[in-house]
Amino acid sequence: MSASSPPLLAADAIAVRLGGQTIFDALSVQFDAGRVYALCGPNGCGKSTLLRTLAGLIAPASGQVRLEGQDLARMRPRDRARRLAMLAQSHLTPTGLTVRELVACGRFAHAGPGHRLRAADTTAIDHALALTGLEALAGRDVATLSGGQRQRAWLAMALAQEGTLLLLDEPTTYLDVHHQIDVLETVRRLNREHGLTVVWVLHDLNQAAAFSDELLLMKSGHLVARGTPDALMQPALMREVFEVEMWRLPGSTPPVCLPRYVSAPLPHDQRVQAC
Ligand SMILES: Nc1ncnc2c1ncn2[C@@H]1O[C@H](COP(=O)(O)OP(=O)(O)OP(=O)(O)O)[C@@H](O)[C@H]1O
Repeated sequence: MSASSPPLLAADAIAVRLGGQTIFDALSVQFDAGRVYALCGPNGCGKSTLLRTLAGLIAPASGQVRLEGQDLARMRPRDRARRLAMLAQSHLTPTGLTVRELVACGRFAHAGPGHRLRAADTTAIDHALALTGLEALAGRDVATLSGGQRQRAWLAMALAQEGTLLLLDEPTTYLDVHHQIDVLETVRRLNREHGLTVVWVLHDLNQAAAFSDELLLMKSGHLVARGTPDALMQPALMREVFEVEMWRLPGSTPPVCLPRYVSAPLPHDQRVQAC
């Protein structure tokens, strides 16, 4: 991407108020195409609210969100859904819907008249089920799935949408470590192989650092810092944002920060240097 290209997604001086509380005031942030961005920060700092505003689910009181340079608020839902898919943090569990039927809902922006599914829709649904390892569960009622299986079904629905931008709010919640890594690797692969742009909220800093191009650290409705994982995984920043003492594992790639209660067989002077 050239320096003069507009960002794929931008929030321009957005203010968001919820329940009489100001969550953001004049927050601006930009995301370029083809990169993976992790929003990180303490509980309640505004990560989900920012993601929902970027997806057009919350209308800012002032300011604007632009997708490919266009005002998101003025885009038709179908046009928006062809470009952007969002996996929310929590969902109402649908009853009487199979996994395959749920995933098919991701095709609403592509399907033909009367929402009839065409061959391309069936291919996209099959692909999304395969990517999330859900083929064997495709016929199961979503309401009967475990929390982790259900999370993967919602992710499959978002993937079936085949947008160029994926917004994921804590996609690894409820997943065991095997499925966490599966999801992180799958999304990273879609980014590398198909140029998918990703903005995800991740609580695990080490996973965020390992699977993202850039970290955006938030606190109390403000963007405190953004940059490469290597630049931002610093104990001083972790202290400022999370109010927790951490140390950085020397020489690790990707960078790893560990809470101070974890000790390691390192010479004391090396550990001090790492901080
Ligand atoms: N619908 C709402 N009405 C009123 N306040 C809300 C609403 N949704 C969120 N908030 C408030 O906005 C602030 C930011 O919430 P948000 O869910 O964006 O935080 P978060 O960083 O995603 O937190 P977490 O890590 O706990 O998921 C919080 O103070 C929250 O209580």
